[in-house]
Amino acid sequence: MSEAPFAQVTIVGLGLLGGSIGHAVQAFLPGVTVVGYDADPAVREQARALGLAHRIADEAAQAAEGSDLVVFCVPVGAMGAAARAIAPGLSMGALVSDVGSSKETVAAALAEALPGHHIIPAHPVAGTERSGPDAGFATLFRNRWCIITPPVDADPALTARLLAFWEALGARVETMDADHHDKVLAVTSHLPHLIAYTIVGTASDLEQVTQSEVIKYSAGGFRDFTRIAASDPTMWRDVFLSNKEAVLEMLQRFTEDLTELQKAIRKGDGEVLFDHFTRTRAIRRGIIEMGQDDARPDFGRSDHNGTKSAEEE
Ligand SMILES: NC(=O)c1ccc[n+]([C@@H]2O[C@H](COP(=O)([O-])OP(=O)(O)OC[C@H]3O[C@@H](n4cnc5c(N)ncnc54)[C@H](O)[C@@H]3O)[C@@H](O)[C@H]2O)c1
Ligand SMILES: O=C(O)C(=O)C[C@]1(C(=O)O)C=C[C@@H](O)C=C1
Repeated sequence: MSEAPFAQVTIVGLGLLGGSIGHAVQAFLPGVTVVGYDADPAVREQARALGLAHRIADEAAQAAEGSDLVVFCVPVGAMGAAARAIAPGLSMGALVSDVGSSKETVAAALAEALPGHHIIPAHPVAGTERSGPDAGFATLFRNRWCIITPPVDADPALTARLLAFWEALGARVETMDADHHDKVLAVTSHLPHLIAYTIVGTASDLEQVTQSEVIKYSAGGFRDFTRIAASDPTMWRDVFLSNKEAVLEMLQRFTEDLTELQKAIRKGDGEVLFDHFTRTRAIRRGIIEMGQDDARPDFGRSDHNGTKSAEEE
């Protein structure tokens, strides 16, 4: 598709994801108009100062007027309310999408709020532990997967346009059922966040280890956990509540596997431990071979807004 897939895009929620889409559309789809809206007036002010969109609306319904794509980038628990606020300005021909980290409950919330509209949910599997409008950058989606979950009655032409939109922002696109998405992401993203939140909390609660020791000796593995555990509390509260069944299923399996390793340590069974660690090392190597070792491809190497740093030139 050589022409831009949409003429005007509205982004609702101007934090990390919404801000990154705003930067990316301006950098990689230069003919497309970007309109932004956020429920928080302070975020709207910041978004204006950062140039996240060509225009930032102060009223939700005004933000959707004239747009042929509206992307909801709010916490998954706020999708329904955000969609209801936009509804009066939304044209029946516009495509409605989102970037929520869970898909079944978001699809249901959007369908309930916007009956009769074209809705095709999506999830760019790209992010960082940061949030807010100043966390966004244009290259967030480069070489990352974006999973599109079209409902069975979705218009294939609209699905193709959404796919072209994400490809233009640099993403690799895959389509799958919302239900399957939620199971896969429960194990690859949601459970790891739960584990990170747990271990950082456990370490800081230990009586034998002081807070200053936790900070001082966190150069290795623990430091990686603290990065993930710094992720936005609202976003992650909503993810766990919205993807409850799949997360609980994966948590059950994880607990069983952890018990096996616990047994091996207690029994001094080095073979079980060695075999397990050998298998997981191979998975890590596979991720790196696929060019997927860091969710932030250019982090620390450019200004992330589409222009290259001197080092990258
Ligand atoms: N952070 C990540 O790594 C990541 C990655 C992929 C997808 N996501 C998903 O993207 C979405 C946004 O996450 P984020 O990290 O950009 O969060 P964020 O906290 O950086 O931004 C969310 C913004 O939404 C606004 N908002 C909240 N309720 C609203 C409403 N009713 N109407 C309008 N604006 C509203 C907030 O004021 C805030 O500015 C979430 O659904 C999340 O699950 C996040
Ligand atoms: O890199 C990170 O910090 C992330 O947590 C990004 C991450 C992930 O788990 O991979 C987080 C939530 C998303 O919905 C997609 C991406």
